Amino acid sequence: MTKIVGTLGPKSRTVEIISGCLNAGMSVARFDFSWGDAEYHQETLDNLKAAVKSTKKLCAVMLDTVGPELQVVNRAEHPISLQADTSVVLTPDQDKEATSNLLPINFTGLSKAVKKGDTIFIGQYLFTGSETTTVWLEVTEINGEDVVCLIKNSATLGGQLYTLHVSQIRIDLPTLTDKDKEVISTWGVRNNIDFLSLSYTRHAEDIRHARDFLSKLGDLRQTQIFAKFENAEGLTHFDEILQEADGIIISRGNLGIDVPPEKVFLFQKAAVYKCNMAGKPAVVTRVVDSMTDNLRPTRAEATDIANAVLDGSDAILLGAETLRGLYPVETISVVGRICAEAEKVFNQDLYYKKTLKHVGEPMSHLESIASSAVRAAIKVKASVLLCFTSTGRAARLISKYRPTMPVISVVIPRLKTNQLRWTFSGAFEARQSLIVRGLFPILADPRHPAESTNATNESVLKVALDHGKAIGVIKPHDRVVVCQKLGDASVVKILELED
Ligand SMILES: Nc1ncnc2c1ncn2[C@@H]1O[C@H](COP(=O)(O)OP(=O)(O)O)[C@@H](O)[C@H]1O
Ligand SMILES: C=C(OP(=O)(O)O)C(=O)O
Ligand SMILES: [K+]
Ligand SMILES: [Mg+2]
Repeated sequence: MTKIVGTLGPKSRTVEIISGCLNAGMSVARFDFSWGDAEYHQETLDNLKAAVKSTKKLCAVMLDTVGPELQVVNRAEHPISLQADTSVVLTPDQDKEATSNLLPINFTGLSKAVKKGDTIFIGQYLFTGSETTTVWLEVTEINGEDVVCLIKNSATLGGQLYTLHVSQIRIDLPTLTDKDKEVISTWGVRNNIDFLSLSYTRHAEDIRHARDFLSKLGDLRQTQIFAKFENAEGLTHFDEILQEADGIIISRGNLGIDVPPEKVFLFQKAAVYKCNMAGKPAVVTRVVDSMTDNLRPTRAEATDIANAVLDGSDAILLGAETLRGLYPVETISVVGRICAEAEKVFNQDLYYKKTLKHVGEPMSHLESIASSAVRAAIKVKASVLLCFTSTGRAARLISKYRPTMPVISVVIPRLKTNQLRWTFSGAFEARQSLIVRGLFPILADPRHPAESTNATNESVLKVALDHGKAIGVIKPHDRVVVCQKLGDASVVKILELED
């Protein structure tokens, strides 16, 4: 029921591998524009579409922005050896060639942003911290626009992209950069992206600005925005950001460098709790770095995933592991199995009571119905919950109460017009539930009108039950709890199936 977001890249872009990822449980594909051009990502996405068709597994698309990410520019792409206890200069002069004692970077403001004694971290791709391709530097001198550093460990920078992270400094660059805007308005529009992962979100204003930008791009006004927390600055504005965002990503790669390691767990737990109470999805990254090169996770990693699930996370995001790891499909399977074990022992009872108490009274009618549906489903030991929804709101509210059984969210399309053409809503809403814990969407036939008459409800219900049987979550004589509208009334009903 916990969702898996897989980052697609060099090791996960053939139709065959992507099909494997989908079958193993990936329900959201992430395209990270920190590296690779639009054409490269388009090829991968076209393969994803083919894989979705052949596996018949729905998959949402997430565009991850570059944002104010600092990068070392190594045009020649030859490996650079860095020797511990020697000096290296970081320069904004990108025309210079990268060498063992000079590293050009993509930002002119570094010398103003750092001071003597600051720590700088440089890593290849989505650094894991355990590679010999990762280096720690200490700032020793500011020289005009150049920053002189002492190399703390020997390393060889190989590969094509090194991210640079300076702990706890303010980078004076916009969260949504011009390059990001260009990518969103071309690649994003062309591919109807379901989620925008806003890298380095630092203020609520960042989300409002991104939302305003999307609102002018046709269908992308439906794109959900996930705030990506990657540094201390974002954490200090967590509550305001959560109010504006549709969901959050706890980006422990960067965050784990920016804040002291002993602080990360508590932030994670607090952030997941706040998301749960707000009914917004929380995604956790960087869970099985070691699986980038190995078939088995470490004990610590396996336990960490289980704890993330027990804490209430909606989804796990895999980066390097699926992007450039040797075992993308196996990694998804392993992570999925650990999540499933943790779900079995999730303390739903305690969680449910905590949530009710937090929401308080009077409760909105819909939330009262949703929470009652979950309670009824647990009491009668229903095998699935079935929820009719158009906007996805009702299904998300059911997931908020963390039912122990899957929720089939039956998305009923609505006919809409922009005064130029008629279209059906529903596709975005269905795919967007693929990041919410426990939700399994199906799109109802658009020939069924959205008005909930008895006859249409019954026929849609039959299709949904058949679907549940086909995917094996509903068996003969099971009980199913249904949440739907009958006329004006929202109802929860308990079905006792015959066959
Ligand atoms: N087209 C539909 N047919 C039957 N019931 C529906 C339909 N759309 C929503 N419902 C149900 O109506 C109730 C109110 O949901 P509402 O918040 O209006 O829907 P949505 O999830 O589309 O925002 C919920 O119980 C939901 O399951
Ligand atoms: C997922 C992360 O960010 P990215 O992969 O975009 O660097 C992270 O920092 O955990
Ligand atoms: K990124
Ligand atoms: Mg990051």
